[in-house]
Amino acid sequence: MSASQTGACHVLQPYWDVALASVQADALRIALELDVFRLLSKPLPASAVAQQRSLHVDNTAHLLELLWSMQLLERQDCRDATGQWRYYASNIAAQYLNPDSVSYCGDAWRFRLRSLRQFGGQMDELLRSGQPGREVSESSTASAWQAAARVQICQEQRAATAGAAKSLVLRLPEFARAERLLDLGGGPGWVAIALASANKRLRGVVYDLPQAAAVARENIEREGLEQRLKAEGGDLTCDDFGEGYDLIWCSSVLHFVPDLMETLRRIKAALRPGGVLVCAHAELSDTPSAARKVMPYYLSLRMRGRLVTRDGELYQALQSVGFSELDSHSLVPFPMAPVTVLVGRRKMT
Ligand SMILES: C[S@@+](CC[C@H](N)C(=O)[O-])C[C@H]1O[C@@H](n2cnc3c(N)ncnc32)[C@H](O)[C@@H]1O
Repeated sequence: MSASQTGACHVLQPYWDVALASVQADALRIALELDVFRLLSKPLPASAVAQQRSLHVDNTAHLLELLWSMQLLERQDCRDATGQWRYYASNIAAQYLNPDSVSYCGDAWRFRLRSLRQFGGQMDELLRSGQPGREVSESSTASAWQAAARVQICQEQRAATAGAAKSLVLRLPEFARAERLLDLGGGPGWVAIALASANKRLRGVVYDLPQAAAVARENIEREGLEQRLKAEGGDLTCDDFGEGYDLIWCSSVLHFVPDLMETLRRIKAALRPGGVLVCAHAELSDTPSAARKVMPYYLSLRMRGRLVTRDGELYQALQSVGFSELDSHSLVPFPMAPVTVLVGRRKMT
C-alpha cells in the first residue's frame, strides 16, 4: 500500500517541512512587522486588514489563512455577507505576539530569525575557515549583550524563563527559607525579579557585564525592588561575585566561560554551606529526537568555539567540583530550545 493510501507521511516529509518552515517564518515575520496581531485583537475580515495596512486584498486573505493554519489566528465559523471569514488573534498570539501584552516576545522572535538567517549565510565560511569572517571585539560583545538584555533576553525572560525558573525553585525545599540570591549572568533581571516576588524574604544580586547589569538595574527600579535586589556589573570569569548565597540561579551562561571547572568551583565557593545552585543549560543528547530540539539553535555557538556540553557532562563536572545531592531534569522548556536543569548543593561542612 502506498503512503498516500494509508495517509502516512512520506519519509521525506520532515525534510520538506524544514524547507516549508521558511515560508511560515516569513509569514510570521511580516505579520509582526504589520502589527497584525494587535489589529486582530477583535475579529476582522481580510479586506479590513488589507485596507488598514494598505495591502492587496486577496493576498492578505491568503496570508491570514496561512496564519490560521499555524494556529496564530482563529476564524469565526460563519462568513460575513461578503463571504469572508473574520479572523482574530488566537490565545497564543494574543499573549505573546500582541505588543500590548506584558508577555510580548515578537521583537525577540524577529531577532532570532534574523540572527539564525545571518548565521546560515556564514555557515559555509565557518565550515571552510573556522572563522565567521570578522573578529568581534570585547566592547562590541558587551554592547551586544546590553542590546540583548534590552530586547530579546528581556522579552524571553518575561515570556518564558522567569516562569520556568519560578516553578523550578518553588519545588526546592530550600527556597522558602532562602534569603540571599545570586542570578549569575542574569541579563535584564526578570528571573531574579520573579524569584523575589515568589519569596518575600529574598534579597540578592543580578550579576552581569556592566552594560547588561545597567539594564537589570533599570528593571529592578521600575518594579520598585531596589531595597531587595541590586544589579552588579563585572566579568564573572575573573571578578568577585560575592559569597554567602543561599541560592544561585545560573542559566545559559556557562557556554561563555573559558574554563568551566574553574567557574563551577567559584560558584560553589560563593554558596554558603548548604546553599543550592540551579544550573539550566542546553546539553547535547545522543538520541536524535532529543538532539534535534537543541542542536539547530546551538550550532552557531558551537561553530564559534563555545562550549555546549554533552548529556551528563555538566552533571559530572558539578559532581567533580564537590556539589552534592544532585538532581537532574532534562528537556525543560526554555526560550528557543529546551535545557537540562541541574540542582546541586554545597555540603554543610
Ligand atoms: C544567554 S544570556 C542568559 C541570560 C539569562 N541567564 C537567561 O537565562 O535569560 C547570557 C548572559 O551571560 C552574560 N555574560 C556573558 N559573559 C559574561 C561574563 N564574562 N561576565 C558576566 N556576565 C556574562 C551576558 O551578558 C548575558 O546576560
